[in-house]
Order: sequence, then structure tokens, then C-alpha cells
Amino acid sequence: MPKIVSARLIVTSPGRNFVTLKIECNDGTTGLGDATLNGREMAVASYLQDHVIPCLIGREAHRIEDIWQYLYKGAYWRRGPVTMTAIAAVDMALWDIKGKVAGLPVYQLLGGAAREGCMVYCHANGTTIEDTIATAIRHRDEGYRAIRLQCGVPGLASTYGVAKAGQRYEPADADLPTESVWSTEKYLRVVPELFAAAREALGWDVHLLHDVHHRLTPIEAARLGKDLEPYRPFWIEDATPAEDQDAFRLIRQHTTTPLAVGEIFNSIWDAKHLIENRLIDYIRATVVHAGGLTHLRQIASLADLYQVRTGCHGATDLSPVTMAAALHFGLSIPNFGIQEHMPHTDETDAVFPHHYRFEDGMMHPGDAPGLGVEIDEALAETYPYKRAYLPVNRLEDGTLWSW
Ligand SMILES: O=C(O)C(=O)C[C@H](O)[C@H](O)CO
Ligand SMILES: [Mg+2]
Repeated sequence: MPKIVSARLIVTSPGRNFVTLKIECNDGTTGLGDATLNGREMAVASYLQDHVIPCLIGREAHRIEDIWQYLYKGAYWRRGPVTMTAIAAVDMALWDIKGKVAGLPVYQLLGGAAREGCMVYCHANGTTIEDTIATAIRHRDEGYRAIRLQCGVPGLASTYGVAKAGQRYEPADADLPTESVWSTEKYLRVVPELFAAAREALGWDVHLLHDVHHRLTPIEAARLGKDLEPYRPFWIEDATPAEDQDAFRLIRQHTTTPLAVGEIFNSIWDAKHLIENRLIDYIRATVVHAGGLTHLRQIASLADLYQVRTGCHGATDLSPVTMAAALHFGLSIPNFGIQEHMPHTDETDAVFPHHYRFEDGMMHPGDAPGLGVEIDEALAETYPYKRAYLPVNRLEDGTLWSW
């Protein structure tokens, strides 16, 4: 049985910040786990460095469930994004090690392939409806079967999900948070127009998605859901902040547009009420922020009982280690729905060489033993950490709002 002899953190910023945990065993096997929490990276790094790593040394790497329980129950203080991201990093690294020792890709350890690949959705965004649709057409021609549409809102200087001209979309800004201005009224006018134009241009053979990003009240979200119904969206995401879980009951009373929630959830307890009351259709909790494969498996199993499918978060702040873990997971579970795919920069891909691949609208984790991702530590060292934050949002009168 391999025993853990060392664990260390690699913090690197090849275009954006990533925190990676590398665990090494006495037989020389190593495993990687993603510990990135956008805008709060160093909190997780410290949690791991100061409080988790000392407890790992000498443990049997194959005892994944026991180590998970030890870190969760043993901390006394349970749940929360920092704790659960730290536990997730350890969990991913241990599955990686188990796969490498077994000579099997992680999806085989999780039960084997339940489908040929994981359908992914990409992002099309633009400052205007026309730009957004031009990008969506390009993505459809690249083979994507599902596309998320976000466009600029006339009258607002910037909008969530929309890149600055000529740049890739990356929400975290260096140094201190930028402030953006939000108007629900202006937003609610443009989104139905975007979807009408998209169906006109793209037809009906491609899934269309949209992220509201926590900005609407329940009744406004209900109106958006109704307005989009004629265009059959695959889902609207984070239609209202999910701390208020009964709000989703109100949205449901008004619309059949499917609802996706959960990218900021970190535990099964965040998702239980929404799933058991059939208030959502897709659960977006991820490997990295929801306690690793060990815990996400429990969330997905609960969801499966209620015909809720997965739609895991996959923005660029989730490292290639998480992307690989998500694909092993998605390939193996019965109730996979869709996986978000926002390709990383070339710099990030060079730091994290990987085996996952995109083909014909689907992604596959590859068949390398373990997760199938490595880290080029020498290259990682050339990209030092840079403090960065997500923006904050205010209404036009200055009231602080959800971003
Ligand atoms: O990808 C999505 O659906 C997002 O909402 C992206 C988030 O804003 C981002 O991951 C925050 O770190
Ligand atoms: Mg989102």
C-alpha cells in the first residue's frame, strides 16, 4: 500500500491563478489535485499548507474515503468553500494516485464508461447580438452541440460573460475588484431578442444555454424563463441567488424553462432541498468546489433519484486537473447531463499537459492511468501568483448587487 511521504503546493499564474496540490508516495507515485478558489486562492493554500498537509504524512494513499471523512469530520468546522476546496484537492490527488497504481484511468475506477463521451457546451459572447451569433455559428461549425449565449446589454458599459473587444473572456481582474453597473430592466429586454435571433440563425439542432449569474429576483427570473420558452433553451443558470431556495418554487410555477444551479455550492447540504423538491433540472456543483470526486458522487446519486442531471461548472478558473476529473466523473455516472467547457489559454495548457480531448461536440478524459494530467513545475515557476479578484456589481443608483 503506498504511503504519503510528502504533499506540497504549486501556485502559478499562466494567464490566471491556479493552486495545485501534489501528493507523493513512498513508491514514487504522485497525484495532482486542483485547489483553486477564484479570488481567494491563498486562503485555500494556507488551509492546506498549515492545517491539512501535516495530517496527511504517513497515511495510506488508497484509503480515500477514510481520509475524506478524517478531513471533513476531523476539522470540527464543516463545509464552506475554503474547506471543501481543500478537501477536494486531496481527494482528486488520491484518486489520481489510485488510478496510476492500478494502471487504470479514473473513470474505470468509478464504474467504467456509461457513455461514449461527455457532451460539452462552449461560450459564445459578443458586445452585440450579431457578434454573439457570429461566434456561435463558428462554434457550431467546430462541432459543438451546445452553446451558451451571453451578449452585451445596450446602455451598460460591461456585462457578465462578455469579453472586452478582441480579448478572451476572463472575469478576474488583477489587483483590486473592478466595479460594474447593472440594470435588470435593460438586461431583460435584450436576452429574448438574443435567443430569437439565435434560433433564426442557428436553427433547432443545437442546444442554447444562458447564465443569469444570480442577478434576478424570483419573479423577474420567472418572466425571463417564460419569455425564453418559445426558443427552447437547454437551461437558464443561476436565475436568482440560491441562498433563497424556495424562490425556485416561484420560478417553477411560471415556466417550463429548465433551471440549472450550483456552481457555488460546496456540499450536498446546499443542494438537498432543491433536488428533493424538484426545483432544479441540472446540478452544477463541481469536483473542485464540492469536496472532490468522493463527495460529488454522493450529490449526483441523490440527484439521480429525482431525475436531476449534472451540468458541472467548467470555467477557466477550474484548472485542467479539475477538467480531467470532471470528465472521468461525467463519463461514469448514470445521470450526466452536460459539462461546461471554456478552453484554457495555451500558457495554461502548457503548464498542465493533459490527455483529455474534444471531438464532435463531446469530450473524453483519455485512457492514461489516473486523471491523465501532469504539471510542468519548472514552467509553472515562471508564472508567479498575481492577486486577482472577481468584479463587484452595483445597480445604477449605487446599490451593491450580486455579480
Ligand atoms: O462559467 C460559469 O457559469 C460562471 O458563472 C463562471 C464564474 O463566474 C466563475 O467561474 C467565477 O469564478
Ligand atoms: Mg455560471
